[in-house]
Amino acid sequence: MDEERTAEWWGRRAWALLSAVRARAPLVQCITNLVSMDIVANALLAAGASPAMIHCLREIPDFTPRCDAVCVNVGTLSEDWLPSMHAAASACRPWVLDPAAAAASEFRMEACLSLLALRPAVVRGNASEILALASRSIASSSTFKGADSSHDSGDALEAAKSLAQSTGAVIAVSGAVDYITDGKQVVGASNGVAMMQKITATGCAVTALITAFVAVEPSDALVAAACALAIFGLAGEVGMESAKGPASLRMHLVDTLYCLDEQTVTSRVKITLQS
Ligand SMILES: Nc1ncnc2c1ncn2[C@@H]1O[C@H](COP(=O)(O)OP(=O)(O)O)[C@@H](O)[C@H]1O
Ligand SMILES: Cc1ncsc1CCOP(=O)(O)O
Ligand SMILES: [Mg+2]
Repeated sequence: MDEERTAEWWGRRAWALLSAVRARAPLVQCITNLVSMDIVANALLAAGASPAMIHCLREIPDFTPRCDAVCVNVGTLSEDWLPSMHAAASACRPWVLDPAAAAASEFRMEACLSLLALRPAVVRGNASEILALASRSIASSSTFKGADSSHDSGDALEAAKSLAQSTGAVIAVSGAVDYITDGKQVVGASNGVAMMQKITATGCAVTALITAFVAVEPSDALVAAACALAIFGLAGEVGMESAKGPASLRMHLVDTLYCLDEQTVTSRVKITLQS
């Protein structure tokens, strides 16, 4: 790194990338799960991107090459959708993988591993998902909770580093602290509130936001992913100041993503280089 990456530097980068998303409105194709479609599209719109939930295999040759980036999420995987995911991931656009509930079945694990081989720029999962992917096994935990994590993000840090080294992708593990690594550097983003875990598909939404940030910063996926996670967490923190529970937090989080200003971002983003 040529430049010292202070807390102020990260705050300025996060603001610059959010501003670039707002200015350029990247077109983000989302092949995402049925639970997440609404919050993913609304989070992308609120951040300034253009979401398109298009997953028909026959449309991908025409549509995907015109996108700025692609988000693939296996949360409600079916045999019908997997070829579309492979085709979109192979369309020479920067793309991001969300291995939702990776350890749910052998079929899903195999699907995730086949997608990993198509070189995503970033993989964002919770700790249990990253541990499962790194072990290439569905048997990594006795406390399996499907799409939810049964581990803390720190538990998956070593797994994330080795997965980054073996795949060439930036790996982001979300949780109380989000860890982002390219296998050498590790960055921590500690914005967010625990209540975000009580809203379904916040993980999916932050994966989509990472995709929008990668669309405007394709040459530095580590910085793009860290800034997107911090901005999303900050939207949760500010949203929580007006929320009464998960449903109103969902609304306030989306409103805050739309309203975030330079002063709030540069003073409140919490990203640090861990190693
Ligand atoms: N305990 C926590 N404190 C603060 N933020 C959290 C916490 N747990 C999750 N988050 C945030 O919630 C979002 C979704 O993360 P997570 O719940 O880990 O994903 P998933 O929904 O895929 O399990 C991320 O932005 C993450 O930073
Ligand atoms: C509940 C559920 N079931 C299958 S996908 C899904 C949504 C998971 O979303 P997230 O990983 O963001 O919590
Ligand atoms: Mg998830």
